[in-house]
Amino acid sequence: MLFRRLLSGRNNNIINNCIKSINQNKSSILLLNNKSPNFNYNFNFTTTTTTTTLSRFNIVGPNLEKNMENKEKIRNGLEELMKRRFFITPAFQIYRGVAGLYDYGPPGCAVKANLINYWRQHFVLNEDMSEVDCTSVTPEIVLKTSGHVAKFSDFMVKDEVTKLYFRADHVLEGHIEKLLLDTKLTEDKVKELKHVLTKAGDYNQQELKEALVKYNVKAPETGNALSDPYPFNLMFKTEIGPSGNNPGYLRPETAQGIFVNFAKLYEFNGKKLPFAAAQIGNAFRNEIAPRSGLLRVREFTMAEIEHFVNPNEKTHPKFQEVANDKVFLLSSEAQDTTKEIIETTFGDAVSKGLIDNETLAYFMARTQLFLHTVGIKPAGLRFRQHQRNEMAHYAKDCWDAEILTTYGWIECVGHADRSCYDLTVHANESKANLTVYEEFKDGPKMIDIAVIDVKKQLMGKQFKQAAKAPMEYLAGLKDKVDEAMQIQEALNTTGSYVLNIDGQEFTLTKEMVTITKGQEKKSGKNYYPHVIEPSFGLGRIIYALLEQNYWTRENDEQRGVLSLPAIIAPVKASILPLTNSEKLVPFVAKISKLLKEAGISTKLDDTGNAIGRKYARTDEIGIPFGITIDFTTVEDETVTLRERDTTKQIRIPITDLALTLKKLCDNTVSWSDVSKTFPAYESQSE
Ligand SMILES: Nc1ncnc2c1ncn2[C@@H]1O[C@H](COP(=O)(O)OP(=O)(O)OP(=O)(O)O)[C@@H](O)[C@H]1O
Repeated sequence: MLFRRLLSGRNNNIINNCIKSINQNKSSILLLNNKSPNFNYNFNFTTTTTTTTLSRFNIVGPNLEKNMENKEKIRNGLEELMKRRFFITPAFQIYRGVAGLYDYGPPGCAVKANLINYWRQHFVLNEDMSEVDCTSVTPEIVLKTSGHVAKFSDFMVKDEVTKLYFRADHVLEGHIEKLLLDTKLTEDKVKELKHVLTKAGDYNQQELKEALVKYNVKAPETGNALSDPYPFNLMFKTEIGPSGNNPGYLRPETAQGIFVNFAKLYEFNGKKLPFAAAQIGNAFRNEIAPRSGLLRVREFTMAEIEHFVNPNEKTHPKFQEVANDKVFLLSSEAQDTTKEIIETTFGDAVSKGLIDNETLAYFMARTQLFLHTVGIKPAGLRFRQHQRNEMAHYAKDCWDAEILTTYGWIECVGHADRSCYDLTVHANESKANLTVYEEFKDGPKMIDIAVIDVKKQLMGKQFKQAAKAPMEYLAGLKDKVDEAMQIQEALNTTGSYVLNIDGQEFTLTKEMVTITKGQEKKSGKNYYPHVIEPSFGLGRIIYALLEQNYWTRENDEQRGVLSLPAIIAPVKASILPLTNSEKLVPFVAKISKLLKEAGISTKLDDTGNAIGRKYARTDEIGIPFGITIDFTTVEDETVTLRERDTTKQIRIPITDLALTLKKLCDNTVSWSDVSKTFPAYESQSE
């Protein structure tokens, strides 16, 4: 993909210069700038080859295309590294672990903390969001109202012999993928199977059942018969308190905590729209078949934003800042037809109606910038639009940020325009006022209202003590003119209307209630805001960015390198005394103190290992800079500073070290700038 981009006409000059430079056996750093700051590709071309065939260039650093050609090798290498260097480990491993539960070890934990810190800076701070921290234990009423109790399920099938459970759509997909390997299939059959493959995740229970029968799907590995698919709710249920009367769940997402606090957040934000609330915290999903390491687990950290807007004003004041940013989009229509990913700009996508509105597009652009900054390669990121049958009925438009990994394109961030669904259902259930009030811009107006004339005596006689509920309901229809007039229409035509309140039915007659249209002078109106929700799964992003930044050097295929950007790297600099000599010890303490004071995290390796081995060990956990203290340090108080990806070194005075590293880590200077300021150091140790 990257090479295809390089070879597209507009870059020919750059490529020719680069080829010339390589042929002259000089190193060259190529910076492709697609005008947008989001599309900077930095490639370091080394001098080891003079071939003019681009595909044979030796690129220093991770290479997405190469990784995709060596999926097994990359995945196994990285997963082995993650375990060996304690990025993550199966939780409770000494008790044989539990599928879908992982603990983060020190480097994994540091990467996660850096990701969260940067997320806060990029979203909460830069976009003036209000952060909240709500509980994980959630009473049943909240998740019943949101629809999770009834609908947050996947379809499951059971191996009838081993009694092992599988996700029905995954088993079907796996089977179809195998069928597709048959080279003798007709074109039509291939088309049909590919269609099933794209739709399986959205099939309802009946469609899944039919497909499993049609394609004669059996249990993976055993080949045993499978049960019919049936729904399995993914929430972990619990009891709150000892009474047994108060069921609750561990939250499956953090969003509900924001919705139930909406009125307070609205007040906190000066009763003005738009505003956004954010929350970072753990979510729990009892996945049927957790798999692929961090990609599908049962407990994971989410970072979610709920941006509340006026439904009629979904423009965004900062949209112009991102309108020219390029983006790869896979539209809903393309998924059904060409499957083509288009490269466009956010501005074009909104003006052509591909992305529903500016606010949704603005957040997609901010997500893209966030992901690029933390290390996701532009060519390995796309946005896929949900198809109509994939979206909740209330959602207006949804786009998933999908990241390319050796497991395929993985959804890592959902972006949904959820309309006013959540606030409306919680307001209806709790009776809390979750609307906003807005004054009319051009002064008071006459507004349509429903005038409801209720014969209380008749109601009381008919419904006895329960009469309060329908009376309150009808009184609440004053501003819901359409709904109120529909009731009157039914009363006019059939003489009665059945009101359903919390499952209890009340048959109203035309003698009990008369509704007419009236008008009232008002200086403003109440309405439910719409909400635009970017929802990040941090574990998936961490896995994807580790994988996209993992590579091995040609001279050491056994050891991996993690080329994490400094902002995400678990530690910023390693301190590496050349030997165990007593003479070097004071310098270790001095440098360590200096860097700590400057807020730069360090990792000391004072083992007796050879320096080359020490470098390899720090490369593996992604430390971007290595400081070597040697015997010249004792003489002139200079050290060598090594850059992880190129392995180039400079000689730098200790007094310049902290500031230089700080600037390198903040990205305010580049390694090539630093190399011009300080003399190169030739090391034989790599
Ligand atoms: N089981 C899981 N393990 C790890 N991350 C998850 C899991 N489920 C969801 N996520 C993350 O949370 C984000 C938002 O959750 P959302 O409810 O939109 O996911 P989803 O559509 O249910 O995901 P999927 O279809 O893959 O199950 C996802 O984009 C993903 O990054």
